[in-house]
Amino acid sequence: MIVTVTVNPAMDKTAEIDCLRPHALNRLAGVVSDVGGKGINVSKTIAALGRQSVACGFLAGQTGLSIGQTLQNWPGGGIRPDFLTVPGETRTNLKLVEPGGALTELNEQGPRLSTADLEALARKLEGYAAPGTLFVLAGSVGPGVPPELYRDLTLRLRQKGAKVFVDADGPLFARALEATPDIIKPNAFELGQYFGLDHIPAGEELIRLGRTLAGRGIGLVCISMGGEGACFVQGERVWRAPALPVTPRSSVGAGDAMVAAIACGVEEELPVEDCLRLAMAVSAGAVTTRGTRPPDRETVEQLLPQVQLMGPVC
Ligand SMILES: Nc1ncnc2c1ncn2[C@@H]1O[C@H](COP(=O)(O)OP(=O)(O)OP(=O)(O)O)[C@@H](O)[C@H]1O
Ligand SMILES: O=P(O)(O)OC[C@@]1(O)O[C@H](CO)[C@@H](O)[C@@H]1O
Repeated sequence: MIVTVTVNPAMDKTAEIDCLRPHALNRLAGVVSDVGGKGINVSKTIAALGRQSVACGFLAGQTGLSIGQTLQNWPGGGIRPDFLTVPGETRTNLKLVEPGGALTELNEQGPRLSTADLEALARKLEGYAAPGTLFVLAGSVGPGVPPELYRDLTLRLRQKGAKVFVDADGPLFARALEATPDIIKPNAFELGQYFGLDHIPAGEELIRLGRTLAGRGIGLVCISMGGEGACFVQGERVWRAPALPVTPRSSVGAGDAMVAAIACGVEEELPVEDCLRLAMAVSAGAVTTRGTRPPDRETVEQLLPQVQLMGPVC
């Protein structure tokens, strides 16, 4: 069973804009709204791949209600929403896409959560935790939430035999690594930030950093590099894959699509290289859709044979 956790969901509004001008009036076209937040996007993609997940986290106010209903009635089923309701209003995030794909994201903070809310979530998740459960802890956590949240959840859930996949950034990511999650998916920027670099790592440096994390016991380190592709490290083995040549429409959620594909592959116990190929095809497919919509299975099937997975290098 896959359980996605979105502590800070969002209604994503994606708009097209000719050229973003700061400090000026900008007019938007082609606005689409999608239920989102990283864990929810992972659930959406898992459903698109024909599999099931439970989606947990917090929802608030009218926006939260609308997200909950949308997930409940997700076309084809595939998502079982099990959210806690909290006071306030779930955020709305604005994504501005310029021709050629340049992206500006304006993300709200989201509702404030109490210690009691977080404990209620931990207990709910513990109810699902067992060997065979894979938790995906993804995205920011909102104001007032200690950066130790993912670390503490990882420790509690792994104690019950579950696996944990973390996709986060900043202190939340750094603290989560203290609990040695089973799988992580930083992008290259987040990886550089974690290691205190003043630049975005690439090439041999990126591989060395990935190996450092794998050497600490993280089972699979997936490093995404946007249009440059991805690098994967498992133990001593390293794979690289260039991004597939797709026509980008919105890259928002491409990382979540990659997380979803790997989660599905792990749940299905696919050989690791099949998981990585699926990750490349599904994430490229996500780039071709509007907003944070997942790719359909046909698109993924078409992209899969084009994936060039290089490695493993030991
Ligand atoms: N322009 C692109 N063309 C083809 N594939 C892409 C492109 N951008 C992203 N991808 C695919 O999606 C994967 C994840 O992208 P990216 O590194 O941007 O994730 P991310 O930073 O976690 O994004 P997000 O947080 O919006 O989900 C890449 O490794 C690649 O496989
Ligand atoms: O503010 P966070 O939680 O870091 O990211 C939230 C978010 O940008 O991530 C998803 C894309 O990955 C969007 O659906 C959502 O708006």
